[in-house]
Amino acid sequence: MSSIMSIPRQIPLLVVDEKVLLPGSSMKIPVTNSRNIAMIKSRLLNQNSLASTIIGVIPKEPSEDIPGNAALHRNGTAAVVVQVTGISWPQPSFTLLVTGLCRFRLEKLVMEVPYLVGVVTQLDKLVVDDEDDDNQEIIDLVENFRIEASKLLGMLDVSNATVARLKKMLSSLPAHHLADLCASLVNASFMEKLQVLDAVELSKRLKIALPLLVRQIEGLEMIRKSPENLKENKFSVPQKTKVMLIRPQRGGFVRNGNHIGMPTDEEDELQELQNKLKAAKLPPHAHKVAMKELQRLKKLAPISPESGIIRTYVELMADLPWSKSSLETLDINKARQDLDADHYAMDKLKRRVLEYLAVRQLKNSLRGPILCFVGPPGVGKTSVGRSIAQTLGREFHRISLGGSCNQSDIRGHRRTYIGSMPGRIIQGLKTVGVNNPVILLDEIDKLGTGIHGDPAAALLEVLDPEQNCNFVDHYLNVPFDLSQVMFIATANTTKTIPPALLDRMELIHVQGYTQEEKLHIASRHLLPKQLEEHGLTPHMLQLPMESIKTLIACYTREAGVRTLERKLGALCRAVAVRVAEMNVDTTGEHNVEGRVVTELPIFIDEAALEEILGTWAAWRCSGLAWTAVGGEVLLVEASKMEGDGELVLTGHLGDVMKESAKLALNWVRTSAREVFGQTIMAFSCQSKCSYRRFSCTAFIWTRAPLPHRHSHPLSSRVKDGPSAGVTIANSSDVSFSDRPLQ
Ligand SMILES: Nc1ncnc2c1ncn2[C@@H]1O[C@H](COP(=O)(O)OP(=O)(O)OP(=O)(O)O)[C@@H](O)[C@H]1O
Repeated sequence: MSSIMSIPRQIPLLVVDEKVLLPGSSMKIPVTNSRNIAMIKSRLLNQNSLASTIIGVIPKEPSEDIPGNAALHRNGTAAVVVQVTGISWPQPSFTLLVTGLCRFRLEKLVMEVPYLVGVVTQLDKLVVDDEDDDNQEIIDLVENFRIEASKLLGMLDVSNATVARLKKMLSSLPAHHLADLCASLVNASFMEKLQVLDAVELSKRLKIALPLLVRQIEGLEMIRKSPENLKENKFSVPQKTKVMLIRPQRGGFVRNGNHIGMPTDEEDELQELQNKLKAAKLPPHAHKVAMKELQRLKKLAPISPESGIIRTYVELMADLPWSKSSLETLDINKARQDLDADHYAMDKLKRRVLEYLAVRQLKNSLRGPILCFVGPPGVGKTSVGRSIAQTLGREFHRISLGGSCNQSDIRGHRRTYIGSMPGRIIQGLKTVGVNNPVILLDEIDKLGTGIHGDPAAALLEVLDPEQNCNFVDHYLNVPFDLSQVMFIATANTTKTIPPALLDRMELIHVQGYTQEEKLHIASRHLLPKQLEEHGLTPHMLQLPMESIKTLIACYTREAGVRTLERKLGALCRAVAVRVAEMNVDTTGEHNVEGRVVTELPIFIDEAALEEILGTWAAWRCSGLAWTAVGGEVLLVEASKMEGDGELVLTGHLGDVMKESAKLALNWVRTSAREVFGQTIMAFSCQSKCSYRRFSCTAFIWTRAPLPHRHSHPLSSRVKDGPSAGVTIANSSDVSFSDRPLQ
């Protein structure tokens, strides 16, 4: 019966290095390459379930110097993905278990980014017909092949699921699959397997695979006959005919009741895993579970899907810092000095942190409140958290909760899920490798809720000192003691934090900085930091106080200092280019020929500021806008443009704002002739809000070239308020009269 089943014409491609998947065989493929990961995420993983997609597994050509697409081998194997295991955070890394279906030839690539998709021609049938009985040569070849295959299978360990299955099916297996399956079982080089893959014709494939089979049998026989030689390492085989046991009986061959021969890689790994578990000093309840899983793993065939899941679990258990802590050095005087050295101002916050640490020093217990720093962006909340960890000599780990709307982000997935992984707390502990780090829960106010549970509810348990000594991550499924972890949270506003969570934390408000404070922060902290990051020294760049003042007043509008730091970075980059052109040595005083460089240091005066950062618009008018973090300066800017006499307001404007815009237009129109001597016929407005740069506009158009304004405070939020009208009117006035506003 001939098969009408076929694979799709276009399939996503998984590019593999040094591996060849043959039809009918299964293989575990570790994936770390970004294109392959993109393919897995978009084609295979969908809402925690495995989408049934046929993928093409295509090996890379061995010659690495061939660039681009030419590096792909011309033939590959279409495969179904049986299982995906792995983690997607902090670094995405997956392992696919795939089963080969049939050969294909890659005709062309139709997509390369974010992952490869190719047009392919199927070379094998998916359901193979009965063997071609007419051709005597093939009949003989197949006969011979079956005899050798049965000899080989007789020598292998039947507890291996693939071997046992193959043994059972050997007589009924179609010849097409027989050659591929046996070739995938024996130890062959990458090039040899590529040859099998390229052998589309059955007779050719059998002729290539048979010698590999025979070689494997001979190798195994040699090991059997001379175990002593092997034991004493006298047995050596040339590289080309090197034999590796394909999982003979576990622990080597049994002779006279003694285990002899080489342990397989698999056994080495399991032994290593067991030693690792021992060294991790798990508490008794966790040790019991881990050992039980390890025993199950030992019984499973390495290629079975369950084996991958259990192995990842046991490895995580062995990697977690159950009893490993960093040595805490708590000296309140040193803590004060460190906090002062790292951060200017923030007196209230520093005082409270020191009080907290002092209690820790006296009581040696972490059962205090969880500190939550609340304030506008860029005021140093996160960096204070890092300083606390540094001063305590603890590891620091930051978990960004912004946008997290799934309970499993905190608590992990149950292991029954495909692609399940532990929650971010457990992953964080694995990353830092100690059980007493400082964990910063960043942007706790941006937690969301979705259909997969409330992450805030999961955090309640984490942050409760009474409960977190028995924190159960769904993936781990055994309690982990979080009581030594020091949790600190940060938020921009308390309004969106659920009351129960708010109740667990002590809020410390961090206000925005004054101009004077920003001046000190810029000169003492931010500039030295940026100079160092850009490989510059004060001998190369000098930024006078006056320039810093201008930078703060004219180029930044924010409560914190993040934009200020960015602007300083921009200045450093511009100077770095000039310095690099001068070929100076590291001191910045001489160039590479030893000549004194007189052009340095480069002084950044106001003119240089303007040259590097651009002109700051003197015709911008400021209004005030309300935001969740206490308010924002609303910049309205005007420019002249053509119009058609119609008033158009766009964006999410409230009624009062619309009315203000209309009034502003009317005012400009009525006063135009008397103030500017001409009739105003076009008008539009634009504003920029430094807190969040969203494009939301209010346009007002009329007929002639006239001031044009544009306003965009927070998009998707209704913007309202009468003061905007004054700002709009002022701004158009400024633009039209070309007089800067004071
Ligand atoms: N008082 C200060 N002294 C020295 N540097 C500061 C001070 N405040 C902020 N900074 C610096 O400003 C930068 C931004 O700070 P950080 O990332 O900690 O802000 P944040 O308050 O956590 O912001 P967000 O709410 O957006 O996360 C950091 O480089 C930090 O070192």
